[in-house]
Amino acid sequence: MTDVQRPELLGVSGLQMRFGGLLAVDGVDFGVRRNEVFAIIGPNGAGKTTVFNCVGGFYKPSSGQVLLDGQCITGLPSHLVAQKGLVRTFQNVRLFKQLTVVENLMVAQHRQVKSGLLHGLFATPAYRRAEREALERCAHWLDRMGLTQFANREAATLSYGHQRRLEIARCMITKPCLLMLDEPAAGLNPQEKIELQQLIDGLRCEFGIAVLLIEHDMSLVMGVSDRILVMEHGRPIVTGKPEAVRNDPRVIKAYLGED
Ligand SMILES: Nc1ncnc2c1ncn2[C@@H]1O[C@H](COP(=O)(O)OP(=O)(O)OP(=O)(O)O)[C@@H](O)[C@H]1O
Repeated sequence: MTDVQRPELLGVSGLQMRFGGLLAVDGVDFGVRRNEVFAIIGPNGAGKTTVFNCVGGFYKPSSGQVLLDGQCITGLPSHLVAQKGLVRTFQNVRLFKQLTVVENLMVAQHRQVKSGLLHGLFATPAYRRAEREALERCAHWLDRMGLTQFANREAATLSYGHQRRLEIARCMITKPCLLMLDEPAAGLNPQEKIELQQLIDGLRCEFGIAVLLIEHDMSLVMGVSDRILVMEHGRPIVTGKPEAVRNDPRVIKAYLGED
């Protein structure tokens, strides 16, 4: 299937976000196709995180529309957006730091383990089955992410790279259709960045998910993305394939030229 034939999963049009007198995002349009890795790049303050927050239900956009699989999700709160299969990680890792690794993954599945209070109190067979299945999913994701040896460690005691992997596992265990990663390479060493690129590629191939990525690490962005949107001062300046974006004079001037 060619890129153009691949159906669009996420559609963002005319997105605008105003904070008082500041127009942080102005007229942003883009679409993310199924099974695509789509990156948003741009200098600091370009509006990338604000776009993420509008798409993920953390901000209500001042205007514009966000469609997920053809359904309007504009302004829906983040927990409802997540229920529809759009989940995210954060620039600064957000985990339940005092809980163990496996407990973090169990908490993420609270919607899947919904046998009710009475079932839980009396540990009915239905509840025990649901809990066993949830633990099996934990085991699967711990293994997939190379975290099995840390299963019973407090999340706070993991290295930064492992915390980032746990955050991605916590998203993936909910079976999303679209995974949003906010600067996933921040704080990682060169080897961890290579592994992150392999992980993103692998998740897309194995689970058919789409990935929307904000990232400053150009080597990761260029290596993993199918298409890239470049923003500057809240506005989109170019959307295209990595090689086209890399050589676009407007991008070099706005962003790459800074390095
Ligand atoms: N909650 C907020 N209230 C007021 N202004 C905000 C808020 N969030 C972001 N901004 C402003 O909006 C603009 C865009 O910020 P944003 O964080 O989206 O940029 P960014 O491209 O993600 O930057 P970075 O790469 O540094 O993370 C900035 O001028 C920022 O100060």
